[in-house]
Amino acid sequence: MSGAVVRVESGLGPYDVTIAGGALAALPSLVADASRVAVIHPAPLAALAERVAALVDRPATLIAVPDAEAAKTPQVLADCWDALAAAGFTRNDLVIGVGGGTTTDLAGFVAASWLRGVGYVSVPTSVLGMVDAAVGGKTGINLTAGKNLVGAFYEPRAVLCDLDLLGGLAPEEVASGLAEVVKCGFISDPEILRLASEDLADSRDVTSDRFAELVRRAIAVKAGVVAADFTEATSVGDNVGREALNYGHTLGHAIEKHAGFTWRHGQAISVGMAWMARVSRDLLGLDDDTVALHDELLGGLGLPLSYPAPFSDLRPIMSLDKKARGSSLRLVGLRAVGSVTALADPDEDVLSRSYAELV
Ligand SMILES: NC(=O)c1ccc[n+]([C@@H]2O[C@H](COP(=O)([O-])OP(=O)(O)OC[C@H]3O[C@@H](n4cnc5c(N)ncnc54)[C@H](O)[C@@H]3O)[C@@H](O)[C@H]2O)c1
Ligand SMILES: O=C(O)C(=O)C[C@@H](O)[C@H](O)[C@H](O)COP(=O)(O)O
Ligand SMILES: [Zn+2]
Repeated sequence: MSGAVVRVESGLGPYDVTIAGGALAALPSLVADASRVAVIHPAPLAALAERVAALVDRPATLIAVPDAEAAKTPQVLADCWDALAAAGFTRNDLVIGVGGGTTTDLAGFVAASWLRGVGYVSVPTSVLGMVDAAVGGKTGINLTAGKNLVGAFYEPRAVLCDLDLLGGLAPEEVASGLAEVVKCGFISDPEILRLASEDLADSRDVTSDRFAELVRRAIAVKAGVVAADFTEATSVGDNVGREALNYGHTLGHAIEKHAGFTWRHGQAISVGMAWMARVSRDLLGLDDDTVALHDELLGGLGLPLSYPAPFSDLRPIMSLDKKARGSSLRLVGLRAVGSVTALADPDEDVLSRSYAELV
């Protein structure tokens, strides 16, 4: 198994994110101290969950949850707790989350909340899960009122990104994950933007070296940001801290809620980034070339640049964003590639005009 390891130095203690074909083989050594495990997985990945259970060679409770955003609900969370209770899960047992970002968000929160915290290993199986959701310790669920409104900062003891698992992933899911990779490029790592621009098709090929390098670089960006501000505590005034990772998400999350959680996360934040680029141009002096690069990269990767609803439908939803303070909206804006700042109480005309520009 050749590949890369990114160490995350934050929160509860350092842990490694392994990125390699065959990374799953490391799982038994990571659960060696657990009496038993629970494998939380979406129904379509039942065969993989059984493979994981066989690999760990100890009593395993398989917990199948609904696919995609339908997993991130209070009811499914309670169902998982019931399954752990029925299995008599104790403090030396361990939860393994196997699936896309929705599953790892849920499974991480199950691990964080059961007995106030049991061991957790994350096995993300989507591009988005690998480059973002499984790394950095944000876990949680949605409410009808909005995205990720309940959750905890809780870290895994390890993250295994087995690139061999991505072979059956739909192309739209690959593109969705790449939206977060492109985000990392704009907020921190211009080399990501160069690599992706150089060959968009190769960037979407999950077997290519370029793809593996994009994944590694995005994880490294995330690891660096969360090491400096694990709980988003330094996000005050213009200082964004961890909120940098939320670039494009204020509008993106509003779109997800407006669409009844039927839009993919990466698609929604793609529109959110295209919009924020324009807002940043008008309010922070972001140059036209960087705005155009948003459209070229995101559009070129097959991601949407607009959403079919008026801004007036989305604006009230945006006020529920976690970055808001009281009645003030706070956006994450870009002065230039790698230079991120908070935008408090932005000019409302600019927000709606920028949205109207999206086609
Ligand atoms: N915690 C965080 O920091 C963080 C970061 C980014 C996104 N997120 C959350 O992650 C979620 C999105 O994650 P996602 O895009 O992975 O969505 P997802 O979990 O819904 O997975 C997308 C689809 O791909 C399928 N799938 C997953 N792995 C597969 C595989 N190996 N082969 C075939 N099909 C596979 C899933 O079953 C699902 O249908 C959102 O809820 C978002 O809010 C969290
Ligand atoms: O890890 C973070 O911090 C992020 O903001 C990463 C985002 O890509 C991710 O979508 C996250 O779930 C958003 O968190 P939220 O706090 O805005 O709900
Ligand atoms: Zn995101």
